[in-house]
Amino acid sequence: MSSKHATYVVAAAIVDDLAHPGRLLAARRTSPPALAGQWEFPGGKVEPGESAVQALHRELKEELGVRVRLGGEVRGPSGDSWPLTGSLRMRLWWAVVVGGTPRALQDHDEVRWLEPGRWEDLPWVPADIPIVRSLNRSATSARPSPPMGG
Ligand SMILES: Nc1nc2c([nH]c(=O)n2[C@H]2C[C@H](O)[C@@H](COP(=O)(O)OP(=O)(O)OP(=O)(O)O)O2)c(=O)[nH]1
Repeated sequence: MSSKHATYVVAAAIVDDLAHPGRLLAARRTSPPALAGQWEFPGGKVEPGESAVQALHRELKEELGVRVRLGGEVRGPSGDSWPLTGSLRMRLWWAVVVGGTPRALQDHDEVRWLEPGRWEDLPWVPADIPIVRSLNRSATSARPSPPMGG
């Protein structure tokens, strides 16, 4: 579902493996002051004339210096997007890095790979908390089960 009045942010849940996500990349914001120091999915606002996917590739190149391959879109609770604050909504895609090494080049002061089972342990931007929880649940169910003991 899309809304005429919403401003769209596009972002990526960058993982090590699209089929069996283990590690997730989080980025720490430097601004505005209310969000500085909190962790988020790299991405940003769609600019006029850009498609959502074009905007996402541009933002990931600018912010992290990487090229990615996108996986599926992570659907929100009521359609294709997730509510942020105010009239902002976020569309999010699973992604893997296919070129470059993620570095905090712009808008962030640190990027960190989160180990499996530890994705919810950081202070995420508040609007991202239910999203991370949902991603964690779907990633956990996509991981191979450990062998039965005995
Ligand atoms: N990129 C990103 N933004 C998020 C997340 N969660 C969340 O609430 N936001 C909010 C923070 C900002 O208010 C807004 C994104 O704006 P931004 O400042 O990153 O966008 P931008 O790079 O295009 O910058 P600008 O045009 O506003 O200067 O969405 C998230 O996981 N990733």
